[in-house]
Amino acid sequence: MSDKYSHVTDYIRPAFKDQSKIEQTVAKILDKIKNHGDAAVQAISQKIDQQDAQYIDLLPFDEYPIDQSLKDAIQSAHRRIKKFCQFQIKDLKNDQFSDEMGDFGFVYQPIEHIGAYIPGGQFPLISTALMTLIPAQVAGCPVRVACSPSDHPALLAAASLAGATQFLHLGGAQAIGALSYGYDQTPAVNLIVGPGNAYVNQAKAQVQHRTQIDTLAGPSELLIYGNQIKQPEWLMFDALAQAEHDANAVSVVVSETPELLENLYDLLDEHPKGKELLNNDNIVLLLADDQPQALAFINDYAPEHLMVCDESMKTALFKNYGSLFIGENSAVAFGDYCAGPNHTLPTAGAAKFSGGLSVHQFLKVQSTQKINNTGRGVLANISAKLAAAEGLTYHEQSAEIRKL
Ligand SMILES: NC(=O)c1ccc[n+]([C@@H]2O[C@H](COP(=O)([O-])OP(=O)(O)OC[C@H]3O[C@@H](n4cnc5c(N)ncnc54)[C@H](O)[C@@H]3O)[C@@H](O)[C@H]2O)c1
Ligand SMILES: [Zn+2]
Repeated sequence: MSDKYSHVTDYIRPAFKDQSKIEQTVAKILDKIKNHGDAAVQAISQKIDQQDAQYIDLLPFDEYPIDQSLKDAIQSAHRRIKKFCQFQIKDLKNDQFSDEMGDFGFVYQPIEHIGAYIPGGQFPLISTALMTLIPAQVAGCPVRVACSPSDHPALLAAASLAGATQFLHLGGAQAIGALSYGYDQTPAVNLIVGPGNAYVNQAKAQVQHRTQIDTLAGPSELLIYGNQIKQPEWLMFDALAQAEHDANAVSVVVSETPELLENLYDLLDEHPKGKELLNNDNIVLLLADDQPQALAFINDYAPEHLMVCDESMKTALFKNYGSLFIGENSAVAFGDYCAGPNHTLPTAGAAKFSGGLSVHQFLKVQSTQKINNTGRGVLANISAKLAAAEGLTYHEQSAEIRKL
């Protein structure tokens, strides 16, 4: 085996290393907020980020003092993300059927209070303001609280354009705690969405018993699968791009072609950042013996972003990924900003049970029933029998009393 790559069977994803220190730190932060409320939020924000937790009044988008070309880019991204959101729910409609027992249906109802976390510790993620707030607005959620440790004017402008109804300048696990327990003028929200670093992600995991979350969207991941690559340099930058998000971010390349891995290694090794990321295992090159072994590894790894550059591989065979990028044109960076589909995606294997953020997550599906006189008679007989068998006396009587 070359020292330029490892074998898929030897690789362990770093997120599965011990997280207990972060878990404890976050548990303490959330506990303080639960017990001491707003004062704790302020004290923790001061201690960790040396900043006051405070509301920022959003201006109309056009009034932000940012470059016109950046404004245009934000607006173009906004249009594409909104178009995809509207497409996602174009066939969703409330519906009901009637039979001899009555009318039965379901309705989609937007969640009333939502919180959108917009990362800003290392980089102000302007794009995340769009990705989290646009679907909430398209879903029709009336209260949309944006929360970020960044007050970068372009991030504020994006939050304004995407329809935040309130902006709280606050980051980290304490922001998730403030959204979940409520803070000052912000009532406890019912749903928290948005990505974040290991602390933010852990806080979302820990408030799940009281607040719905979108998905565990932690430090970024990319898995590139390919064998006959036309533009290795493009892929090198894709690997660099996702690995630059965070010290815990990982880009993995899987191939059955040793020459391709060696070629990519050499390209990365000549690049100063590439060399550093290779040395720190933020970029990892992995060899598989054959296609079935590569596929088994990828499905088990369940990457956040999966980029497939191999036309001989049927994409339907991939079962677990947050978002799929097909072919070398499909840069993950396009998905990060403006292709349209959401960039808030499951990491650390959460793609096994969850997709990325979508408009659907801002909606509840509620059911309705209106029983007619015939239904009353028939359903009373069935219900009374079942209630009697369960020993639930008043359920039985509630049914019995309605018998015809
Ligand atoms: N999965 C996805 O969909 C997705 C999308 C975009 C970004 N991301 C990830 O979002 C993350 C953004 O991270 P970030 O750090 O730039 O911003 P962030 O806003 O997520 O986190 C910054 C906050 O972390 C807290 N923090 C930092 N160090 C701490 C410590 N030692 N103890 C307690 N709290 C601490 C601070 O309060 C700070 O405000 C990256 O990991 C990136 O990969 C994920
Ligand atoms: Zn990215």
